Amino acid sequence: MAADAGRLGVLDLQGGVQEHLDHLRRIGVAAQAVKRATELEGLAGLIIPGGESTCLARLLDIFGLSHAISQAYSGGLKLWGTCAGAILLASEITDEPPFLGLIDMAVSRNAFGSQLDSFNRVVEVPAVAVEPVPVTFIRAPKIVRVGAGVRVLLQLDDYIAAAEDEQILVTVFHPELTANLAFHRYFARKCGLTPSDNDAANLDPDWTPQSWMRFAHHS
Ligand SMILES: NC(=O)CC[C@H](N)C(=O)O
Repeated sequence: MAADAGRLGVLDLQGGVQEHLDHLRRIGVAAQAVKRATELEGLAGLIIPGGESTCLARLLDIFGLSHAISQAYSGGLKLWGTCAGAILLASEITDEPPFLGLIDMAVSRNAFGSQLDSFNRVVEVPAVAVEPVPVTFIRAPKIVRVGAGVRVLLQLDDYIAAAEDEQILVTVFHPELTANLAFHRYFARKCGLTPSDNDAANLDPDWTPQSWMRFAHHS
């Protein structure tokens, strides 16, 4: 493996890029934004962020990254798809063709309703964290089926919200929009890295649940 194999990437085409980079910095993991295929070289893992999956799919094709990500995956790259990212990784999408199709699961897009039906919850995810974890759903999909090789990490009501196989983690919610670092640590470990465990030292003192809105336009 390359000398910088201890580095993670965050796909930087659209969506919640900076928030993932910020959380990786807080757990002491080297990370970079990825816009080009060449920037995948030497990465241990790549986060495909939330945003809008149709838009992301078009940009992935335009930037020549769809093929590059699939190739890097075949070469061992770990992947974590959050929300729209999870949609792109699914092998089956209700009423639409799949996109990257790298994990055996079916998703149903916008399954909770409109943007206004977005919500927060606090949940137990024993495989990932000892303490309950806050999770933020923004016009999220539901995972409605997983294949035999896929482990369910979080089942809620009538849907699966987080799952993984050997190489891929998927969450339909956004851990990067909460103050909790458990999922970022979990993915870093899945990639063979050793994240810092020190919450107090790594969370910005001025973080609030609204911090992720700092780029929003206020009129
Ligand atoms: N928060 C998100 O990533 C939303 C996903 C979006 N609704 C889609 O279908 O692509």
